[in-house]
Amino acid sequence: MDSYVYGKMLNQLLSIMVKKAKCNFFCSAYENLTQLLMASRNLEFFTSGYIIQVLPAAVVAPMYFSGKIGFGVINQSRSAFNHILADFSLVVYQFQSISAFSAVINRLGEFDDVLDRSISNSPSDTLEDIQIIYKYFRSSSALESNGSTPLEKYATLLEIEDLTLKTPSASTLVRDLSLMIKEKDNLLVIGPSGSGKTSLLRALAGLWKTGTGKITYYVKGGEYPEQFICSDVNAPVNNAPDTYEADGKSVSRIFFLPQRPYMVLGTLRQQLLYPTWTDDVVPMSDGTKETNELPFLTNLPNSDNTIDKPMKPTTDELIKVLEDVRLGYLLARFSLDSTLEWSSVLSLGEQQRLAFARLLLSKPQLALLDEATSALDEANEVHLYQKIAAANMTYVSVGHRSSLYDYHNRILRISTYDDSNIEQLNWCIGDTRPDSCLKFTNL
Ligand SMILES: Nc1ncnc2c1ncn2[C@@H]1O[C@H](COP(=O)(O)OP(=O)(O)OP(=O)(O)O)[C@@H](O)[C@H]1O
Repeated sequence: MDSYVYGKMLNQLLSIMVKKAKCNFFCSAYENLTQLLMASRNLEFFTSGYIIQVLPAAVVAPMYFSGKIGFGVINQSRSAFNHILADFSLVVYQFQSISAFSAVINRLGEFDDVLDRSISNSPSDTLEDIQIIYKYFRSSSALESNGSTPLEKYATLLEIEDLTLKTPSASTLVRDLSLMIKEKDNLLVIGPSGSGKTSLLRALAGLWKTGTGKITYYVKGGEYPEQFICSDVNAPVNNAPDTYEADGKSVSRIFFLPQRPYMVLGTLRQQLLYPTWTDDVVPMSDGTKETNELPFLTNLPNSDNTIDKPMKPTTDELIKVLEDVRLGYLLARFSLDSTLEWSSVLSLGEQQRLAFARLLLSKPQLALLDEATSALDEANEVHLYQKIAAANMTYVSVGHRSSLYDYHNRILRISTYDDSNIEQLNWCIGDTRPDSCLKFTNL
């Protein structure tokens, strides 16, 4: 058999395998084998190779001596047959790994189909996106005669203008929300389950785009003015003092804590440093150092952005922060460099406390806390809120417990949106007295 025919046959074999891998190759194994045999039927050398292989020498020899078949053909056919036999055997011997491969391809194919469908059918195509803008400011240093900062001097951190939140299927969750958050202005978002509290926080974190309106973050740059005025800063917006447009890269000063924190694969130290210092050198157990132990994390936005990162905490600071969130006892069981499956080893409450440790280390300007203490008892919850208040952080929380009122100075009450009453706003901002906004409809 010449190499052209053999190559063609292998091509056919491969294309059948790849084609079938997508639609569950091994469920139609019989069909594949039939196709392969059909493909090989026309190849006389394969057939003759088979004959030569199975026929005894006593039969082949007379064919040779009578001149019906050449010696080279006998050899070629025999070797071609052996090759093809080996290829078939490969399928048999590698059955397990090929079927695993087929299952993965199948799942990826289905995932791709779902993505294609959702891109082409999504009603959210017709929705505008929520706009997120970042501006740079320098905080005023003017103090009152008693040394305190007057309330009106607190800088604005966040401004929400006419925000209408919608689900991807275009149902309204919150309509025309406008509010402003200044430094030390801690807002508690409350409302019935499913009213859109988490979605609002996701929108603030830039994770939820469906809807309309504008969210403006004012990024403080007073401490590092010369670094802020770099490629991250485009141009002064207007003549308003100290206000500049900045792009999203400068904004790791806003920290989002979800209800279930993400536990990275790695050491306890890496858990604490995530996500602010993900590109760090990782000490190995043998004392050597290796970079990029978590290569997938180094691609996160901001991971290369050293402009607004606080200094990397020392080991002593990591130990102290663990004690601050009442996780010091972990160090009796593990070292900072123990690598474990942390999401299974730690309870959800411990994971939430660890997430607060990350928050305390990262020292953001604004923290968005989405039921971030839901798995904790009240005493621990109070303790953590005291810690972040003492760290001068401003925060927006979603939570259900009335004990949280004490650690916020305003509430945003959201009710379930009523489609039949589109004129009615479904939110109200009030102070933290329990009866605040209670006259609000639907609540
Ligand atoms: N990705 C999504 N696609 C479609 N609908 C969604 C999506 N995420 C949330 N929703 C819907 O949006 C609504 C608001 O959800 P959200 O999680 O914001 O509510 P919530 O007020 O935080 O509720 P809870 O207090 O129970 O946590 C719910 O009806 C939910 O089913």
